[in-house]
Amino acid sequence: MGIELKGVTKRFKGAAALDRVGLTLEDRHIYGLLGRNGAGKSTLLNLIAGRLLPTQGEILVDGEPVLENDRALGKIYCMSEANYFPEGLRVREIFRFTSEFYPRFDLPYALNLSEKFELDLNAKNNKLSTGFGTILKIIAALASGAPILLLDEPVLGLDAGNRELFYRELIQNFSEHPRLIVFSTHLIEEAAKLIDRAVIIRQGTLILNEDVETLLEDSYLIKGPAQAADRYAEGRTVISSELLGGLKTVYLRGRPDPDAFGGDLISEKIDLQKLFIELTGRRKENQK
Ligand SMILES: Nc1ncnc2c1ncn2[C@@H]1O[C@H](COP(=O)(O)OP(=O)(O)OP(=O)(O)O)[C@@H](O)[C@H]1O
Repeated sequence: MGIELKGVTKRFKGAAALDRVGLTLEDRHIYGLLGRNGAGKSTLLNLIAGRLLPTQGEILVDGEPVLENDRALGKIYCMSEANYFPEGLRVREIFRFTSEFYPRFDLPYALNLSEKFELDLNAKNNKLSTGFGTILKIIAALASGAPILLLDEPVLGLDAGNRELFYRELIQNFSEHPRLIVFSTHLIEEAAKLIDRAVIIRQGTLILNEDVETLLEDSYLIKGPAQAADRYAEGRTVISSELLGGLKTVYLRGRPDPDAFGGDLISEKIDLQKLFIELTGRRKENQK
């Protein structure tokens, strides 16, 4: 059960926004879809949701092709920055509108969330502030009852308090109704607390799809004199490195081997945000 992308390429006027992506997303996991600006995250989510056609490749939902397949598409709720609600409808009317497409829409839950986020049920959706516009979309997604939630930058424009509330509600929702949730975000430190899998895209190419805990256990840095660091790094899986003065930092996959430190090196763990930066490219002038 889940989503499968097979050799998916999407070109816009010749330029590949996604290039031969093969990816499996399994049910009952929360995926963080990470990538720098323009990496292809929204394109990926829109392809899965059937809003874009792949130039090449195939997308399956629970084993069925998603294209023009109402049954497969009906399993997916995709929240994106673009507003797909009819203009001028009030919040409570949006909930009714959503329930027409998602028969398992949970209205009492949507009303309860609206109260928690202090969203005015009588406000017209096109008159909402950026943050409340996002809140409306989040609530419609969480209450949709869809077994697959695709959330494209769901915290865009939310203040810190509302982001915390959203993360809490998302975890609560997931623990009561485990499903497949994929959300893209640039706030990696915050996302690290709730995602269990990380998918990283770099310039249209999938570079990683891993369990976050394993990924962090299996990555580290070593720091020390350049020569000692280079000697240690030889033959190991290096993600990246940087040189500052005579001090070299090398980011690696695997487990540290203190026996090989030679007294000159120290090792440290890496957090998800740092790892993301090293995997997706730092400024060129600092690379060595
Ligand atoms: N409709 C479109 N027409 C032409 N090019 C597009 C279109 N949509 C996306 N692109 C291009 O595809 C690439 C990937 O864009 P996409 O929006 O998927 O990236 P993203 O990872 O979501 O970026 P961000 O984090 O900045 O939102 C970019 O180069 C973008 O300019």
